[in-house]
Amino acid sequence: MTKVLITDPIDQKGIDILSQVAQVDQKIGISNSELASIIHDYDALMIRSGTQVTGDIINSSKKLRIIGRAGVGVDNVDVKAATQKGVLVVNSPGGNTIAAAEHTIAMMLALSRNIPIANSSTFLGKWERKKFVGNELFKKKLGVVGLGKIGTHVAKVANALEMDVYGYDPFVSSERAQQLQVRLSELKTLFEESDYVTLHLPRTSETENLVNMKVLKSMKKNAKLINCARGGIIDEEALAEALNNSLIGGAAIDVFAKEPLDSNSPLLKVDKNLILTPHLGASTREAQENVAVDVAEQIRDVLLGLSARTAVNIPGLSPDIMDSLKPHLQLAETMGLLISQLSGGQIQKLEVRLQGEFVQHPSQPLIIASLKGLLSKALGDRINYVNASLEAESRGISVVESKDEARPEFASGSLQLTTFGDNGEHSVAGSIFADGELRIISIDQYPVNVSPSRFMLITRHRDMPGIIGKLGSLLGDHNVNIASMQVGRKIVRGEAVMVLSIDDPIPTNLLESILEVEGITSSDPVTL
Ligand SMILES: NC(=O)C1=CN([C@@H]2O[C@H](COP(=O)(O)OP(=O)(O)OC[C@H]3O[C@@H](n4cnc5c(N)ncnc54)[C@H](O)[C@@H]3O)[C@@H](O)[C@H]2O)C=CC1
Ligand SMILES: O=C(O)CCC(=O)C(=O)O
Repeated sequence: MTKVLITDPIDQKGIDILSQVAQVDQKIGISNSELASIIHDYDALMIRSGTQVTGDIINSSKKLRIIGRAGVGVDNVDVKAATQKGVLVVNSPGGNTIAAAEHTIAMMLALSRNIPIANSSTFLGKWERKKFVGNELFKKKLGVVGLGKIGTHVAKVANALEMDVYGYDPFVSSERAQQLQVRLSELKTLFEESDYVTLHLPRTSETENLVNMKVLKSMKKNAKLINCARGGIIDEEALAEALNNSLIGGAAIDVFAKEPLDSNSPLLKVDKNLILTPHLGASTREAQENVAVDVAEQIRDVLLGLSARTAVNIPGLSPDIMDSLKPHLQLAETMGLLISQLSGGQIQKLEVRLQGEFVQHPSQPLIIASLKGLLSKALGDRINYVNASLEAESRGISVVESKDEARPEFASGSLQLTTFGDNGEHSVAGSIFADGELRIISIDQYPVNVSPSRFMLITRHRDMPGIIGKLGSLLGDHNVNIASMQVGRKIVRGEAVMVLSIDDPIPTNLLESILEVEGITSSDPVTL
């Protein structure tokens, strides 16, 4: 029975989708050690930001295929460990954009008009109208750090509020900024000159403590800082100090370096102009339904053997590409598997050459499929599209890609894999014929034309009379049935390659006898 584990609160619509294909267990708030002790039983794990999916948890899994993060940030998942283990990680990149952007705007307005503190005061029976005079957003300078999906929507709403919107994002072009009506600015200037600064970037080693004491000191005395992105981007000690000493005008923070917020946090000791919310950016009914459905559909699809829409750890393999490249991926994987058996020994380099029509396709998926095939004899079902590149890299296999648009020998073009390793250089080329059939069109540069079959035997020999007959009799004596035979040679009576498709695997003692036949120099059984 396929089993899915949910460890954070997920909208019922997502649970209903998963229940169609699996047994769904909900263990909300489970500890890390408990999770590590039960994860071996599950095919899929669905979380929000409350669960830390550590390397230990991932490595304790036995049949886990997918981790679904119902939200954007995957910083609570050890994606590298998941990739190494071949576990797919998916998220919902757009499901909570509006919710997070609206929470940011709400924070800006609440901060500007003292709403939380005025509310508490009024409930205490006070009527402090003078004390809570605020300021307008109209015509104020807003600095948006990170112009992705959320930053962009914040900019759009801020423009509607007639704020002057500035932005910093190293990956956004000036044309795009112009479309968004955002003036690009240097980060330093943005902090120095903005009345409001809002953060909408991921937490990475580069962005950690991006907002530190030096930056806070550079801001205007009445500037306000909003963080609805990720904890750890702001140095919380420094922020508390800056607020306590009125170095800035206020802050509104939704996300923290450690969540739930530690009771010792210096932020809890700040008594002015600070609004804290418990990571509520995505907490709207609409967003929770969006992300739950988005991620549950992807988990369901992957459990049914289909591909995921937004996988975090298989770049370049969207479902559209997977569908349109199906035969090409199958060819690349088959050729990778074939060449690994032809090469034997350690491989140091794989060259992937696309020719003719193949050049039109993205090469990355074909490389991943070739690597999957290449490593699958060694790693069995531990290798998949998720971890193929990483496994190759960790084995010291470098990949070189080349493209050749010249008129191909075969109308549909070809893919050629060449390995360089302990046993020298080997190559296999393949193509896809009009009927969609996969063909191997050369082996070690000898032209052949064979359909890959489950069992094959590839021999190298001197082209001379009698060899084919002797090999045929030897196989017959061992009850190995030959389905087809092809000889590829470059010159008459020179070196040649023989490719046999056989119905049964070759017994080991038969291989030794084959190598005793005069003229045969190598004999490689292949199982595809
Ligand atoms: N508080 C909450 O509940 C929620 C928080 N988030 C968080 O909000 C953040 C933004 O989310 P999205 O807009 O959906 O992501 P996104 O991926 O669409 O945008 C992130 C942007 O940050 C930019 N960026 C990366 N490094 C940068 C740097 N050093 N300086 C400036 N910009 C940089 C990227 O180029 C990108 O444009 C993420 O950290 C996400 O986890 C998202 C949803 C809800
Ligand atoms: O799951 C949540 O509520 C948090 C959402 C979030 O932080 C994200 O999507 O990155």
